[in-house]
Amino acid sequence: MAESQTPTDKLARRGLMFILSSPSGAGKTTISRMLLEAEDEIKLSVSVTTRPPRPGEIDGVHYYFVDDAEFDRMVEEDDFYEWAHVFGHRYGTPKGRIRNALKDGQDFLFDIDWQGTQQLYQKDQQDVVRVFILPPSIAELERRLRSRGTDAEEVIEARMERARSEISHWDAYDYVVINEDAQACFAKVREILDAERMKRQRQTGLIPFVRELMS
Ligand SMILES: Nc1nc2c(ncn2[C@@H]2O[C@H](COP(=O)(O)OP(=O)(O)O)[C@@H](O)[C@H]2O)c(=O)[nH]1
Ligand SMILES: Nc1ncnc2c1ncn2[C@@H]1O[C@H](COP(=O)(O)OP(=O)(O)O)[C@@H](O)[C@H]1O
Repeated sequence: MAESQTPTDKLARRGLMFILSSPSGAGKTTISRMLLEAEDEIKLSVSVTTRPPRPGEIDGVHYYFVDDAEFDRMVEEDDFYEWAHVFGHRYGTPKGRIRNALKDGQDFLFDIDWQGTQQLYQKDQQDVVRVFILPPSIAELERRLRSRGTDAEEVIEARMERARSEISHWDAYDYVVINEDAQACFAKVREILDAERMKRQRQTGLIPFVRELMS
């Protein structure tokens, strides 16, 4: 290859909106963190929430924590791509600079529920990849929620109550992965990301590259 040509592993491509959803406690935060640690080329879309921080959660890193008045103001000013009520609090995806960054090939990871997934998909089908994580069993889901130790008993009960209705949305996703062993689940999620990055429609750099091959 001539030196002036772009290396083939650096061909331009559109970024993707990689959504991980699951019933609470199935492990999407765990898998998201593993993915963000392993992959330099994907950024977390940090959501805005009215829920109080859990121990160890940092404002601006895990969520932007705001009060109801601030959330109202952001809704009025059309600052959200989407937002939804979950467990008595509100959660939203701020618009930020996602659209322009996608064009530059930046991938974004979204840890959002099925309502947000639906809204993002309606707005931007070509860039969205939807992955749903299931627990290996309901008993294991409950064990994980308890072992996390972050929620009061009534919150755990509410999350278990809601788990079945969240699971019922599994068929609105492109991929479904069962999180039995976290490492194995992470490896599968990473394979999905790798394959989606290679989709022809996303590889905008292929057009000049193939033209050159055929000339
Ligand atoms: N629609 C929407 N859902 C969100 C957003 N951020 C977080 N969520 C969802 O809100 C739910 C509750 O999140 P959280 O309080 O962190 O508890 P978790 O279920 O243990 O992750 C999860 O299903 C998240 O995926 C957002 O910006 N939009
Ligand atoms: N494959 C797994 N095996 C055992 N425990 C897990 C696994 N994945 C996640 N956990 C644990 O289960 C709890 C809930 O996981 P978390 O990632 O917070 O779920 P979510 O974000 O879906 O609510 C955490 O304590 C986490 O360490």
